[in-house]
Amino acid sequence: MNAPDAPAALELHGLRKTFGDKVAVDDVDLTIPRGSFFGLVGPNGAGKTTSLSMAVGLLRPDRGTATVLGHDVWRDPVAAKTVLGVLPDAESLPQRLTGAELLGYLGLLRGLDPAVVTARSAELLQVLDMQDAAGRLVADYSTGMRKKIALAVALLHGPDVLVLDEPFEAVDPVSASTIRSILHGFIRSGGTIVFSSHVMALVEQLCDHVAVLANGRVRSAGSLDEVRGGHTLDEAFADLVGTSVDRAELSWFAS
Ligand SMILES: Nc1ncnc2c1ncn2[C@@H]1O[C@H](COP(=O)(O)OP(=O)(O)OP(=O)(O)O)[C@@H](O)[C@H]1O
Repeated sequence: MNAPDAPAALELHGLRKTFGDKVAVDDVDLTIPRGSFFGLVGPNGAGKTTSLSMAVGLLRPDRGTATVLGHDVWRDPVAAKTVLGVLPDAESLPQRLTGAELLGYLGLLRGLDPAVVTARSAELLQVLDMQDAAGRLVADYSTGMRKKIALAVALLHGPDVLVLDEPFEAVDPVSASTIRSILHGFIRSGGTIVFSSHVMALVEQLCDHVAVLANGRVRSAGSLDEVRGGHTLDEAFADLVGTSVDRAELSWFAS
């Protein structure tokens, strides 16, 4: 699929991050091939968000490197960020702008032609079924609406690589289906997607590559079939992470 010497879509090498005594990400190496739909899974606190934040240049690692299509995100941030589309944390979006204003402002900040910004914003708002909310303040959006406008922000400049931390969290089933279609279209057009999720069925349905992270380390990574090893992703996940999923009981329920 990829030319042998073409850089990977995303290459993480020896990434490490500590917060005080806590090692959040511990020597993470990951190669995300071009054109892949890559799922990142792991228990709560595994280090997914921290890894993805370092991968896109939002959080400086203690050590290690991250390159996007061959551009180092710290040494060559403008080139890296031009080809990257990142789902912003919905809470960090400017709250006192309307959805339409937000897209207009960020599009111009990206250096896009105003006519292109207008056309793309209108199309994104329409496809994401947000036309009625376009004139309302982001502060008044529901959690799912913020997630959708954040996705529009990630897509607006036409990136080559999308990095999405839990893009389906809090969105309704119809919107989730719309987002799946948009992401499939992005892959068909030659783009690469890496996204984190806790929903194994979704990852199995969408992804061709997966990595399982636990305690800040990569437990397994490769094609979906390699990681599953003949089981469901749920089973492989429980095996790799070493947790029992069906034994949680509260003592006072029995009395
Ligand atoms: N800013 C921070 N300060 C202190 N500790 C942090 C900070 N950010 C993350 N951590 C810790 O680092 C570890 C990894 O957190 P991270 O958010 O990357 O996990 P995650 O896999 O995304 O979890 P979840 O699935 O619950 O979203 C956790 O133990 C978390 O408490």
